[in-house]
Amino acid sequence: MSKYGVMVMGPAGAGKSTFCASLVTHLQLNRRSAFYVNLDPAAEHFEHQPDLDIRDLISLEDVMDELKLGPNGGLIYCFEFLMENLDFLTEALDSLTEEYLIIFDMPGQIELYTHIPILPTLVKFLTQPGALDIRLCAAYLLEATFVVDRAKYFAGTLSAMSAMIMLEVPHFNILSKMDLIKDQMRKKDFKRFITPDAGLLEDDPADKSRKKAGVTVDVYSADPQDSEAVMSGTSFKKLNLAVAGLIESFSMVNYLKLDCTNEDSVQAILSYIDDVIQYHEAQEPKELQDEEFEEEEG
Ligand SMILES: Nc1nc2c(ncn2[C@@H]2O[C@H](COP(=O)(O)OP(=O)(O)OP(=O)(O)O)[C@@H](O)[C@H]2O)c(=O)[nH]1
Ligand SMILES: [Mg+2]
Repeated sequence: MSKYGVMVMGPAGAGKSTFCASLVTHLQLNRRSAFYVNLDPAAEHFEHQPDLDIRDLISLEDVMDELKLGPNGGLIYCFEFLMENLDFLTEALDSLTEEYLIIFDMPGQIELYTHIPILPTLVKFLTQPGALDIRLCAAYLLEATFVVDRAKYFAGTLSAMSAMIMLEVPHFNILSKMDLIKDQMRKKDFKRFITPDAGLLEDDPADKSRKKAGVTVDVYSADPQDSEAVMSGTSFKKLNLAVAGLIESFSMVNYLKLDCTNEDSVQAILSYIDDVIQYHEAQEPKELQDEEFEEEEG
C-alpha cells in the first residue's frame, strides 16, 4: 500500500514550519488525516505537536555540547545519525494508511539542499517500492520579499533548482509570505517573478538608482570588505546575468504563491500537492457517519 507525503524544504526562515502548521490545520478542518514529522533537530516551538520528532532520536543541543560541534556541523551529524537509525522512521511510518498525508518539516540549512548527498539517500529510502513506498513530493519555499532584490531572488532560485536536480521526486517551488509583498507590489509587476528570466536583471531598480548616482565600480578594484561597492560592480552584474541565464536555460523553476494567513491560498497549494502525488486516486469513497450526514443535510 502506498503512502503519501510532502517534504517541505527551503532556506532558514522561509516559513516552512508555519506552512506545515497551516497545512495540518487545514487538513484537520477538512477531516483529513495528517502525520506531522519534524526533521529539524534544532526546532523549538510548534503550533501542532509533531507526531514524530527527530529530537526524540537526537537533539542538536546535545550534539553540540558533547561533540563540540557548531550548529551546521551538528545538524549534519544529526542527519548522519538518522541515516544510521532509519528504523526510527520505519517504525513510525510503516503502519500509516494511504489516507494520511505525511508532512516532513525540514531544517533551513542550505547546504542540506545543495551539496551534501544526505537528502537524496533519505528520499530514496522513503520512496523505495516494497518498503515505505511513500509517494513523495518536495515543496521548496523561498520568501516572496526576495523579489525586491534581484540578486537575492536569483541566488534563491538557484538553490531551489539545485534541490530540484538533486532529488528525484516531483518538485515545486513556492514564494511564501505573500502577505508581506502584496501591498508593496502590484499583481501585474509580481507576475514577472513567477517564471524567472534574465530580463528581470535589465530593469533592476537597485541598478538604476546606482547608475543615477553615478556609481560604476569594477569588482576587482573594489575593496572586498566594502560589500556595497562589490555589489554595485560590473562583475557582480555579470555574475548575476550568468546565474539568471543558467536558470533560464534549464527552464525548470516556476513559482506558486503562498500566503499562510489565507485559507484559500493554503488550499490551492494542497490541491497542487494532491495532484502531483495523485493522492485522490488512491482514496476509497468514504461513507458519512450518521452525525456527519445530518450535519451536511442541515
Ligand atoms: N507575514 C508572514 N510571516 C510568516 C509567514 N510564514 C512564516 N512567517 C514568519 O516567518 C518567520 C519564520 O517562520 P518559520 O515558519 O519558523 O520558518 P522556517 O522556514 O520553518 O524557519 P527555520 O526552521 O528556522 O529554517 C516566523 O516569524 C513566522 O511567523 C507568512 O505567510 N506571512
Ligand atoms: Mg522550521
